[in-house]
Amino acid sequence: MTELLTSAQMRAIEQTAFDLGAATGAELMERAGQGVVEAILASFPDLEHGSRRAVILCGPGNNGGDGFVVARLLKERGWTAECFLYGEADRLPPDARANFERWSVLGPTTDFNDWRFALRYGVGSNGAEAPTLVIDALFGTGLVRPLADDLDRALRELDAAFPKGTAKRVAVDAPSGLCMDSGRPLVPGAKVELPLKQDMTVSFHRLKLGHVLSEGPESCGAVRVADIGLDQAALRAARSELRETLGAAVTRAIPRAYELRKGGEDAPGVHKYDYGHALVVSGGPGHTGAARLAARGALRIGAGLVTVAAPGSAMTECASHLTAIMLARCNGASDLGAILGDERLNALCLGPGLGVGSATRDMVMTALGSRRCCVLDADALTSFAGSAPSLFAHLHSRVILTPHTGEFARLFPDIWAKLTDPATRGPAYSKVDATQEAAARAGCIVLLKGPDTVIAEPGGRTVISAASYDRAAPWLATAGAGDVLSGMITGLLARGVWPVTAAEIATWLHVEAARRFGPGLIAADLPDLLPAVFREIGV
Ligand SMILES: NC(=O)C1=CN([C@@H]2O[C@H](COP(=O)(O)OP(=O)(O)OC[C@H]3O[C@@H](n4cnc5c(N)ncnc54)[C@H](O)[C@@H]3O)[C@@H](O)[C@H]2O)[C@@H](O)CC1
Ligand SMILES: Nc1ncnc2c1ncn2[C@@H]1O[C@H](COP(=O)(O)OP(=O)(O)O)[C@@H](O)[C@H]1O
Ligand SMILES: [K+]
Repeated sequence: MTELLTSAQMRAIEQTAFDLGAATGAELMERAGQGVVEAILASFPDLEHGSRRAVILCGPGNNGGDGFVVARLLKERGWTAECFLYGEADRLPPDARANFERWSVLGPTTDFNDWRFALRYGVGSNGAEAPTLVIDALFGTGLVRPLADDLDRALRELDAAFPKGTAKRVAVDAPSGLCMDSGRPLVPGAKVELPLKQDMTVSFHRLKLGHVLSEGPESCGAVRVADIGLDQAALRAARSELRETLGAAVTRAIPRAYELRKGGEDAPGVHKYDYGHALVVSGGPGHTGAARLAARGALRIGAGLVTVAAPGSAMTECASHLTAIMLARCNGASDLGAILGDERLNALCLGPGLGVGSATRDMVMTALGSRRCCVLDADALTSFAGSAPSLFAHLHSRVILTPHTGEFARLFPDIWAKLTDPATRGPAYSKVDATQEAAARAGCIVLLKGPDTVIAEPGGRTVISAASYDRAAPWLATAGAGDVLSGMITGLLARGVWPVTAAEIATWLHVEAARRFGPGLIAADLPDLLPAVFREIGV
């Protein structure tokens, strides 16, 4: 249940169900409409005690068909419902058309042009007439181009006529105008906001990538997933093409408590060296805080030993702050090489507070030459701005790059440009596409940070750690939070966790720790929040 599907993957599941006779389009549409109504009543129970008036905006495809089902089901519950159709009824696809016909026996459907007239001069100006529920069933996973000007304008008029808070807004599958593969609004040119932001979006079967990436969360409001009776395991088992299609699906990060456990019945008498030895390389005096944050993250997540390697001039500063963490003198690449002569040092972290320039580049090359597991973050990345290929030539599969968007843009300027150019067609280039392309080019794991952190392995797994909806953690946007994350990943690498899994678990725990603390969080709090999270997830 952790897959985040593309529109094409969702269509493949649906098509397989049709081919195997496991469901008909009409059945799926009925269940989709039911799922929307159930989600509305469960999420907004007060609506049942209000005027119970709904406006349903239906589009020209199956998303519109779902809207007609919702209208009928609300009407059957005693609601007043009015549909507005963008498109021509006789050009609706068959299931949508059938539901339009069923609805037409029960209530009115107003044409889009009349709808705009009503918006301007009628509905909304009279309090008694105002709906308490507005359903957006215009476009779902079928959106491939920007909303036409007249529709965009009408939705903005609707937004003004019923400002958010006056009527609940619920989107069927997708907020119309949002590309469900990227979470980016499709726009004709310059970037603009979606005309209509929702209170809730009800997705079917699984969340789609667009619900969690980029502008998805703020456009969708809350998300609910309605079960429409598709048995994915059975469909996969029956069809090898579907297995292949879904084998490439992006998944959501999960904690995997068993990777975090120490000792236990099958491992009595374990030694600290059984959990590895992480090395974090520090900057000079006045710049050691970032490495110390990372080191503490590495130790708390369970590395057996952690050493900070700092220049001689910063030893006293480090020593006055560190207790369980060890210290080694490291005045540059040649010292680092000597330190790495100790084979027990099995995971390295370079970048936080290290400084930008040739000394950092040299140390990165030494670290990569040792073929250890390695996290490269912050200044270790910025030091290669303008000379990224010289870095890529030395990367290997046990390296994880952890850029924020600024660092990503410095290493992969062309990929960044594709991600930030206006999205004029669907499926739009997404943060998943960008991270996968970067990983393929770099030849190592890339973790692109943000509230929608994407982790991609070259030609392998892609995982999203989403800090949105009920897992929102805006407090993580605080200085040093990224340093702690790189340390946490390094700690798991030291413990021998498979690199992409280490990145996945660490990002999940990072968000969970921040959620536990809430407002007022500073980066230094994060490592000490881990024990409580561990207890809760049964480590
Ligand atoms: N895939 C499934 O298993 C199910 C899908 N259902 C619904 O079907 C939806 C997908 O339906 P469709 O594939 O018909 O697509 P949509 O209803 O999202 O879009 C309709 C059509 O509009 C056209 N279009 C795209 N962008 C446009 C634009 N900017 N302006 C004007 N026309 C545009 C396209 O030709 C598209 O096929 C889902 O989002 C969901 O709501 C549900 O009925 C239940 C099951
Ligand atoms: N709005 C947000 N919600 C959740 N997490 C966020 C948000 N903004 C940033 N983060 C996370 O916070 C961390 C910040 O890291 P980074 O930008 O490297 O900061 P620093 O260099 O100060 O440590 C990253 O893990 C990132 O994913
Ligand atoms: K919609």
